[in-house]
Amino acid sequence: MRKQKLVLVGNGMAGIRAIEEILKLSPHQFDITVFGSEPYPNYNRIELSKVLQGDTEIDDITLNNWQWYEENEILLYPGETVTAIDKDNQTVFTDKERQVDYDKLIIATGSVPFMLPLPGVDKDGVTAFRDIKDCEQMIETSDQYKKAVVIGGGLLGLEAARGLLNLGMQVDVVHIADYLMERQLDKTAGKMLQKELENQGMNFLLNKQSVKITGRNRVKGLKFKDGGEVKADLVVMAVGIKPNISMAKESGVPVNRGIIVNDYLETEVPNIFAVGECAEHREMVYGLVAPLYQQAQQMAKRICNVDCDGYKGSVLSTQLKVSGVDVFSTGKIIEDKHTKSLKVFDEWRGVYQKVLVEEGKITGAVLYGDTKDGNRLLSLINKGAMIEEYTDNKRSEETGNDLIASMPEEEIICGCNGVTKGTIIEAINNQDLTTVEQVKGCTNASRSCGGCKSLVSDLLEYALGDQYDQNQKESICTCSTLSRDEVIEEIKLKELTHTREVMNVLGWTSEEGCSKCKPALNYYLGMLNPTEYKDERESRFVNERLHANIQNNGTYSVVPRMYGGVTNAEDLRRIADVADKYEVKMIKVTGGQRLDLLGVQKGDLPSMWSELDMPSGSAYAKGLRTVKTCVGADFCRFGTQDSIGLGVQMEKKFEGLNTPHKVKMSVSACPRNCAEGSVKDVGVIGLDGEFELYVGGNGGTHMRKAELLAKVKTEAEVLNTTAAFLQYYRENASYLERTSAWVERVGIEHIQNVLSNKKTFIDLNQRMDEALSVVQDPWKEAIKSETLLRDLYENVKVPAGSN
Ligand SMILES: Cc1cc2nc3c(=O)[nH]c(=O)nc-3n(C[C@H](O)[C@H](O)[C@H](O)COP(=O)(O)OP(=O)(O)OC[C@H]3O[C@@H](n4cnc5c(N)ncnc54)[C@H](O)[C@@H]3O)c2cc1C
Ligand SMILES: NC(=O)c1ccc[n+]([C@@H]2O[C@H](COP(=O)([O-])OP(=O)(O)OC[C@H]3O[C@@H](n4cnc5c(N)ncnc54)[C@H](O)[C@@H]3O)[C@@H](O)[C@H]2O)c1
Ligand code: SF4
Ligand code: FES
Repeated sequence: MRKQKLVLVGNGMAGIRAIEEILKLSPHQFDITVFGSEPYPNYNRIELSKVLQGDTEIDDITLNNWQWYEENEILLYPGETVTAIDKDNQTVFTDKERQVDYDKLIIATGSVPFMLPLPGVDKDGVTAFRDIKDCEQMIETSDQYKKAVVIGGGLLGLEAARGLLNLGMQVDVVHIADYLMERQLDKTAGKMLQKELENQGMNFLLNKQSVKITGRNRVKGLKFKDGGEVKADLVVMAVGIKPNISMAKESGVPVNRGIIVNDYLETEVPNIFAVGECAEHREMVYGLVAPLYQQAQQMAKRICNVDCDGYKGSVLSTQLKVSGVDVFSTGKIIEDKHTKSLKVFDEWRGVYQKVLVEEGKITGAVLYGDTKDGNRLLSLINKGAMIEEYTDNKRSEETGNDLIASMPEEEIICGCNGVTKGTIIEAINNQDLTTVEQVKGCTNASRSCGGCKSLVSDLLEYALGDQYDQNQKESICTCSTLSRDEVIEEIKLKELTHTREVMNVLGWTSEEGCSKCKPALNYYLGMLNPTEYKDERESRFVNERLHANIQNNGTYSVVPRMYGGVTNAEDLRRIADVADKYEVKMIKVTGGQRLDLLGVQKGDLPSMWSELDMPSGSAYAKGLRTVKTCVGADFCRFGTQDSIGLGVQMEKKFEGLNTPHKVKMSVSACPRNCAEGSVKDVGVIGLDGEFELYVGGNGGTHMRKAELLAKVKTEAEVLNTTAAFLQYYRENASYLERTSAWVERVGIEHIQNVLSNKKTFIDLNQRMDEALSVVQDPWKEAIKSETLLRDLYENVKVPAGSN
């Protein structure tokens, strides 16, 4: 039977949750195509606040990685926007001139941030806080500038302000109302919150209406209606959001504030559904994930023809994600003539709790300082409970096991994902779960804002008793309870030789493993036994499998190796000829001093490599990328060493090496450091008669200055010390851990101590030589293999990739 074509517009949190639900209900019913304007796989937008606050990294907030799309045979077009729907012919059109037919269409285009239409809003340094790009812009700005102004004292504005403080900026929060978070709190809680945030270093300007952003090209300040003004190097607008409905509206799908849907998330147009922040249900639009996930679940059932009650609307609850502040609100928050309230105000402990009651039933709550009762109140409101059910059973003093024991089975533990105590306990018991990560994998609890993590941990302790290790090691992924170190020990001890064997012997909960453990195990096995192990190509991320980076339009890039950034006329001529022949869209000089041929079709890759006849630059690899060099002693009047010669030697020695994450190196011939060694994994600086070796630098989102590892006299010592350092990193870092994070974690003194032991140093070098002895050029290997050419470059369906 022909599969039905399901198209999703919007690769965000609600849309992809709906796809997950559909795959659970009916894994083979649809051919699924997803369009997403952002050039990433689906990520946890909520955690952008944590990225800004420095608690996590952009690389770690992916919810469904490229491999997930591939494994589920989902055709993803990242960085591609749907511009119109032809609802009569059931077709969508995109900004890349693509046209795709559908049997069912889901619109999940989310929201756009509301930007106040102030004069000067288009100046440099004015941003919203909605996506990865905004987050990166704020982090970059904080490197150069000091003074930030956040407009909007709501959830988003306060979380942004906390992040900017953590990034070392001074922060003013400009708010239009006379107290903070007036949409979620009452005045008492709002004022308590303000006091706490002032103690943390925020400055508030309340009752302020902004009228103008000043400055020439870049923002300099913000003016108010009352004549006042503040200085600003960065202005962040966090004054609310608007459903993103323009494309739907222009295509004739009926809209009001959002795209109008019924209880089954159907629009008025046959076969078109809408879900998430762009949808309007019973005159409500939502801006939190909990209701959107409830919608996604009901819509998935409808699409898969499974009986369902439909979506009936949601009671909202919010929590602010700022450390040191406990604030919760749900349902109705302000008293009126129909309500009575139950209040506790303990100024000494900084606790305020208000529960609103209407005709004996609980209808809302605001909690500050002690929010333990939050989820319980939400559950009580949801079931229409009378106030006595709450007051007869107060549990403010209970903590840990007592608190968990007193909770009824149906109490919600994870508000974002609607997961109850009963569901979690059942999963722990039936599936032998022992870690928070595993509970997350099985039930979704703690997968969104993470606010319920400590409760999930309490539940594990309650269910497992002494068996539960609170300071639990981080397991390699949700398929196993073993940590990275334990897995490596077991591989050595039991002499395991391939990923499937590891999974079988070590009792993986999933037969196939997942996209987190598969590439990690493949790396560890290759690292432990380089000469015997046969690399499992299918376990690698798709860019590494194809030896080319996928771009946001589904084409690929080709980067040939140019040792030390040096090229010659003959190579350049060949590159130019190949670029002409294959109609390369752009040739770009990269930051690593080589040429990137962009816009290549997958089927053209092997013949281009063959005609270029140059080694792969491994621009896609978890391995050595480049060795950047300065011009050095031969040409520069400051140069003291042959930086180019040494850089070429280093690149020739380490090319093709597999490492836990990408490795970038550089060599400069004097302390002016033109090759930027301070932000490289290994940065060599030539001095008169010696070299300094710096390690653990990073110039990306999480900037880290490299630290001095050693001073050595000769080029041979540079090569051996680099080899010992890299081998030690290969053997001890977790897969996907950059040297910057690893050096930070283990400490430079520790690495210096290890390398100072002569025997260890020699052994590390020997093991490195062994690893390098089996390196082959991947492009040449691919061109020679008929199977690879057929399987990888013609038959692969999914245009998805990973860096
Ligand atoms: C910093 C921050 C913190 C947050 N914290 C919380 C929190 O703690 N708790 C909570 O519940 N919620 C929080 N939220 C809100 C939550 O992230 C959103 O409610 C949720 O992401 C909305 O999901 P969605 O799928 O509707 O929209 P989105 O996640 O925005 O996804 C929509 C996607 O569609 C894409 N798109 C739009 N138009 C097109 C088109 N024409 N073609 C192709 N693609 C298109 C967009 O680029 C976007 O990637 C937070 C939001 C932010 C920004
Ligand atoms: N922890 C969380 O749950 C969380 C965190 C971040 C974002 N979000 C969600 O993201 C979305 C956006 O958040 P938000 O805080 O921008 O929206 P919001 O609507 O909740 O708050 C916007 C705030 O900006 C203020 N404001 C409006 N106009 C203003 C002006 N001209 N000058 C100064 N202040 C002004 C409003 O009074 C309001 O308090 C919301 O849906 C929110 O729920 C949730
Ligand atoms: S690092 Fe020193 S030697 Fe190298 S180019 Fe710069 S100034 Fe010249
Ligand atoms: S409450 Fe947000 S992830 Fe559980």
